[in-house]
Amino acid sequence: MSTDIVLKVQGVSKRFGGLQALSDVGITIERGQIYGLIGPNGAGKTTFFNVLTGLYTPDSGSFELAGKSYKPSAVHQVAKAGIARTFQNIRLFAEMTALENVMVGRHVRTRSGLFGAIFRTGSFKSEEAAIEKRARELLDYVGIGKYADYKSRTLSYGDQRRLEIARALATDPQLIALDEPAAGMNATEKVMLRELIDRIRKDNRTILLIEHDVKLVMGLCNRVTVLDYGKPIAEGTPYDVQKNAKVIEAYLGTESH
Ligand SMILES: Nc1ncnc2c1ncn2[C@@H]1O[C@H](COP(=O)(O)OP(=O)(O)OP(=O)(O)O)[C@@H](O)[C@H]1O
Repeated sequence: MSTDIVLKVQGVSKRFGGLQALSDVGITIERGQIYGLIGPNGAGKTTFFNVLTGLYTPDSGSFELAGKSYKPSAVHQVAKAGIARTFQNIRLFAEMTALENVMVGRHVRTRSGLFGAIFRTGSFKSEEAAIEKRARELLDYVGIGKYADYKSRTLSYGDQRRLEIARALATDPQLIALDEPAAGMNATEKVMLRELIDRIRKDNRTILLIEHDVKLVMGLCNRVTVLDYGKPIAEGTPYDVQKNAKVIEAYLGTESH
């Protein structure tokens, strides 16, 4: 039986002027895994996410999602291909309700799409009811159903992060990429986040996680890649990686960890 590989990325390099932000980075993620991308500040984690999701054009690299090659050249194409992401700095539509934010995510998968949404075509209206129902289910799923009609800016920080996750799930992605989901959360919020990510995985989703909270990464991830100065220095189970001499040196060598 062949393994079900959701994401296979090979040989990604990206240079900003004189800085080699990524050098020959590759990862392979199997369906149902939580895959961690870790490393000290400035290691290239966010750059890798940005390349993967079409925000930055890589200098080199090959990309396969669920067996099909894709070109991460535009954000909406990547979303359509099946990767949904959240951001380190929350990016919600502040003046829209929680429900509307999730519904926007869902429109990636509808037939009438954005055109229909603007001109309120017939097919748009019938789709709309189904989308709203699904969006409400997703808000319940991430635990913020009672805030459906609140403007997203009025939600607590932790709840806004959950909302971002609901919006990502709304696109029915092959892969969900979470960029530091625990950033700025208190201990209780982190426990709840951990439960949520675990639940998403149990529902047979595949997750790529960048996270500074090493405890969260070690507790959740099946496999981990460690980047340092844009290069992969270790790959394996969290248990193996944390014993790796290069990893220990990379972390001890930076003030911030
Ligand atoms: N748009 C850009 N232009 C120029 N340099 C950039 C750009 N984006 C990132 N860099 C540089 O690339 C390197 C990698 O940064 P990146 O943000 O990917 O690291 P990171 O591992 O995500 O760090 P952190 O944990 O602090 O978020 C850094 O030296 C950063 O200054």
